[in-house]
Amino acid sequence: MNLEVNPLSFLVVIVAIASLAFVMKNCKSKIERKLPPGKMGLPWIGETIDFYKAQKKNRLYQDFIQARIRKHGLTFKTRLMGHPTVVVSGAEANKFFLSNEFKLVVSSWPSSSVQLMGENSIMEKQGEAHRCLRGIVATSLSSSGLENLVPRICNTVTMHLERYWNGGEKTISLYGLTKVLTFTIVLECLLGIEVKPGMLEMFEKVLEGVFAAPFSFPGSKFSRAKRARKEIEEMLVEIVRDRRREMEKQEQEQSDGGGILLSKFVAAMIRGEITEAEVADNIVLLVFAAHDTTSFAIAMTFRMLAHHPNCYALLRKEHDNIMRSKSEPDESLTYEDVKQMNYTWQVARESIRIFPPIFGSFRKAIQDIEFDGYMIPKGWKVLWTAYGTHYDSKYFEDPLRFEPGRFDELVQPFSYVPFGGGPRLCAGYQLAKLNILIFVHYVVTRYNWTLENLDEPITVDPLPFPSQGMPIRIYPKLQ
Ligand code: HEM
Repeated sequence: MNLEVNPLSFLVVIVAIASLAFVMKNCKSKIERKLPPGKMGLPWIGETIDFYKAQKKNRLYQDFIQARIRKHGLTFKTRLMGHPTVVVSGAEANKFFLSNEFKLVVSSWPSSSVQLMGENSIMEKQGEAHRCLRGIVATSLSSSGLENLVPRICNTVTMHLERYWNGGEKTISLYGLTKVLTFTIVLECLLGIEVKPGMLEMFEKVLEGVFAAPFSFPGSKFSRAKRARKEIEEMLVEIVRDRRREMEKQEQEQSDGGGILLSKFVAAMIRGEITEAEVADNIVLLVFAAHDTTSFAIAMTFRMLAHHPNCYALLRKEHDNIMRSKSEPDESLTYEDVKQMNYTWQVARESIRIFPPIFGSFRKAIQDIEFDGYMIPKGWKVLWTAYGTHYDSKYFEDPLRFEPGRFDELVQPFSYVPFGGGPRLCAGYQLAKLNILIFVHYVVTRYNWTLENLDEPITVDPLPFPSQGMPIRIYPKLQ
């Protein structure tokens, strides 16, 4: 074998390799130069431990995000749960990432959430399929839909109070009972599905696993949640098939089913627009989306009212006036009455600003994105947060002060984002509003109350909740 090497070819190869290495190094450093500042931490784990530690103390914004904003600016990189992630803050960032859903980013939920909510749920859908499902939900929450919902919600709230709140002076768990109420409102008032004993517990088991590690070993939170999800699915499929049979018998598929969302889903299924699996997954998703969020919003509204007696006096005036306009004390509220509750809605909005039920959420870049002078590579996650604007004095003067009147003025678009924004803006925003306002009305007109612990700590796991269930002492008023 001839091993002799031509010196010229050798030189050419060396020069080619050196040039290639130079170009690659240059390219890499160019990309790295443009990445946002920040620390990626340990391989895979990154800064996840710090993230969870701060979350557990309900100080995720202060200890994790704000601390890094001070070091690196409003846009910084980190690594969370194995994913390179860019955390963004401010109204401009919210607008950019929330409005560019489907174009530059898509929402990105943990694998456990996707498995438990189902891959057919609205949160996993994009484009036309997403628009179709949102359209169905929106028809139940249109202005005529809301008009139909008000008497149904009033009836559910008064029955709930008679069952759990009546019986003289006593202490009850405001948060615990509100969860029972919001569950009943979503299932019975919105969807038209009767709540049967054991259903709430079954759904709660699923919700407990939504953010758990997706490990299916016996006894794990996730495997318990998956078992409960299977039971719920079987129950829902039966309910959906029964409703289909009824509607086909009565040839109701063209009607709106009295505004009941389940009938609208089934009508769309009969028309071939959605499948049975899509109906079941979206019922589970709606319960998940509505349950802890609305209950926490109500709990925080009462907490802020307890802390601010002047605001409470103003709010009660609003409800006393509505009561006075009724000829019978038990007369149900109308949608027009609810529209009069402007100050109450300001109080609720301000409570949700300070205590957002959803911290923020993750998106995934579907292409390389230029933002704020940096490059976010395709495949990276982006975390936007409600706190990033709610706690910034640029958008809300003296942001930690409770000031419902600040909503007399219009707020800058994408600065008040407890319900998100863009194509994935909360689909149940109007239902949450009705639920909160109607519940507050009946409580403040029928009971005097005091909170047992004004400063009850908030636990986050990973959604926030009052750690002791918010014990409230109630004193029924003489009617
Ligand atoms: C105070 C109560 C509530 C809060 C704070 C809240 C908050 C949010 C937020 C922040 C999002 C957007 C998530 C993202 O961009 O990734 C969202 C989406 C959603 N919410 Fe709500 N929500 C509340 C109540 C409800 C209720 C009562 C329902 C329905 C019955 C509901 C149904 C939904 C649905 C279906 C979506 C997904 C929308 C989509 O992907 O197109 N929410 N919610």
